[in-house]
Amino acid sequence: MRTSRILQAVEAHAEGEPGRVITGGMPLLKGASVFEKMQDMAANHDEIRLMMLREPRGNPGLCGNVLVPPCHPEADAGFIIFEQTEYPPMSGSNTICVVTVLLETGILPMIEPVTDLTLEAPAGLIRVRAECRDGKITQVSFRNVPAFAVHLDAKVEVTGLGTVAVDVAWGGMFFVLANADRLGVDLSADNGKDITRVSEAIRHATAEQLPVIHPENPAITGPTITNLWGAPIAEGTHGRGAITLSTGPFDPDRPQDASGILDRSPCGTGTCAKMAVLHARGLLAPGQDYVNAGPLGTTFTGCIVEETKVGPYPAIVPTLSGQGWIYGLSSYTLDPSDPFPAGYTVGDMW
Ligand SMILES: O=C(O)[C@H]1NCC[C@@H]1O
Repeated sequence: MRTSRILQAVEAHAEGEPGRVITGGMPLLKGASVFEKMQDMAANHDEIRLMMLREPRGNPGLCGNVLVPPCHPEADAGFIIFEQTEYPPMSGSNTICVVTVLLETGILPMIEPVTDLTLEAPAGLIRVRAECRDGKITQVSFRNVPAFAVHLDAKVEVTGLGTVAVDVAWGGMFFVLANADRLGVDLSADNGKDITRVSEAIRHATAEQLPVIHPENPAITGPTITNLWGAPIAEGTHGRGAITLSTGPFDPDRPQDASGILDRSPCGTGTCAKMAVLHARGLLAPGQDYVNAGPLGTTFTGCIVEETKVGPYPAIVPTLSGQGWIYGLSSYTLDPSDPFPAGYTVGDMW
């Protein structure tokens, strides 16, 4: 067999959202922090992201992670997150996948009943507590980076929808959030195509009309992802969300062709952004659990553990809990004569 690259990966999902974790075969990434290593991967090795996420090795719903040596002295491991159109500084489902892989495959020691560890994500240090029994993690909880709302009830003009009221908030990624009921969008998973089309139009309009920059890191801009939220329907939950990740560029002249994909989980950073918005409106207090359901009915539980400030914005420090499962061990190769070293996309499913 001829191959110019061999990447080892552990396939995992968190509450339904897949997060492939690359455990071996990566080139050395340079940088004095995991954020800088992420920038090095984006600038010099982006073909690995494309090769992993696109066909024939990937699919529109897939996210990925690379394990890297941490730079911060307090961190046990570092990880870079990569998605279809961006390298998010932080991600809830991907953090849970990474922790599950690190402990359940023995890369880091699992201590039962509780393993505490610290990860260095591009967004900063993430303190993690994993509840473990008989070699299996039964719950991952982590303290996220501070979340904050930048715009509440701002108006954007969206092609085909008219004036839409949106919130823009950071939960580890920059989200535009909108009330699905007010838009007349049914949040059930069967309506996924409509949800992603509407979400992509709102995201594109908001990024143009209300661009945001993280006050502590001007390299982080947005919004890049959409959270259409609705009232809870399942007992024991406090809200539900359908989060749309972009899978390609948005053409404002052809909004009907918008390509996006639903997060299969309730989205960890999206849950934290929603909690920041609720807190800013006086609707969620520290110590109160916020159980958020996603399109498969699975949940993430958030809780505000601290109030703080980020730049000029009042902010919250949220914890987030959920569970992950490993479903495969893979090796990916690249024949040097393969005409698609960075994979491909085809308009029927992308
Ligand atoms: O849980 C999250 O935060 C994420 N899931 C996929 C998109 C986001 O990174």
